[in-house]
Amino acid sequence: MKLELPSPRTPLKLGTRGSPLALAQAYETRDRLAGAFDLPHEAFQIVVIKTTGDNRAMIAADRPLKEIGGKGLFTKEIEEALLAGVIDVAVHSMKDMPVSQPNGLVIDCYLPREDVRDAFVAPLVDVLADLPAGAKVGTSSLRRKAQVLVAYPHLEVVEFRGNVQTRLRKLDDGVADCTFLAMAGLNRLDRSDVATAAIDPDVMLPAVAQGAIGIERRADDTRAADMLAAIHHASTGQQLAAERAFLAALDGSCETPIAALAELTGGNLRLRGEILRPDGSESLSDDRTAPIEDGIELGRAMAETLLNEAGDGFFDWRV
Ligand SMILES: NCc1[nH]cc(CCC(=O)O)c1CC(=O)O
Repeated sequence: MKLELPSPRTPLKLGTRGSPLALAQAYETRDRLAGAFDLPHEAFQIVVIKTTGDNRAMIAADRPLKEIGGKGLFTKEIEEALLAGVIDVAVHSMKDMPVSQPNGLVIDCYLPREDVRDAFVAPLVDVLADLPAGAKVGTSSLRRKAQVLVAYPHLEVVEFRGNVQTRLRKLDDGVADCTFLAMAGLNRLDRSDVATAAIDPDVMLPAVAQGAIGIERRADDTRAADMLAAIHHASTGQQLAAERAFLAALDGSCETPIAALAELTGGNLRLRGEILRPDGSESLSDDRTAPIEDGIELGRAMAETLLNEAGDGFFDWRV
């Protein structure tokens, strides 16, 4: 059966949030699709969708994100538009995606993964170890907060949100002495210059799916399925399968400090995983390798081992 390609008169509609990073990701997706099918850019339409997470009033001040809605905060309205046929595909930072999709939607297309590391951003020091007691670390990521406090309990972590530009301004204003940003986001915005250093995953294990873009579609949309298959990056998919299986088995949401990174080495998949107490008083981690095709099982097994080690109440709030 011949694939009916989009055209300027019947464009493929790509849904995205409107932040500069989200738009960069949507443009990258459009460019890859246009290149794969030799189509003009006009055969694609980028549709910006406002999500609860983009609502300034909801997100204002220092209200913790977990109070507002947790995972799905940046995806619910986009998935509704996809189900309603307002858009044909949705471009997502996989780091922000819940581990399963609503009925009728699937994600089976990933773009080649960007740098997975976190960036350390500090105007006055080179490394975290150089910050004096009481220095302020600005982050709203529970994972980064717990990881910092495990290693540097003498530092203070303060709530720090907003897009890259906002956070850099807050650093300038002295709201915090340093912050962390995903290298992937900085690279996609062409702002890697703001990184003081990229942190080795052995020092700070990144979030599940960090640096990966996934493209969601309606399960029964064969045109979207065929088009996305042409740009799918298989090894990124294999990494994410293992990391997301680990997260799913931990029942992870953005309210739990969890980190994981899968890497392919030869025919094998190496998975590193970490869970932390939210107050940063304890961290448990694991590092195992298995054949690539067993990645999902590896993720699940690692989660089970860590949960057994952790015991009840490990993720309970004590802060
Ligand atoms: N939670 C927000 C978010 N979601 C994805 C990225 C960065 C890009 C990526 O990891 O793919 C960021 C910002 C950040 O953590 O600095």
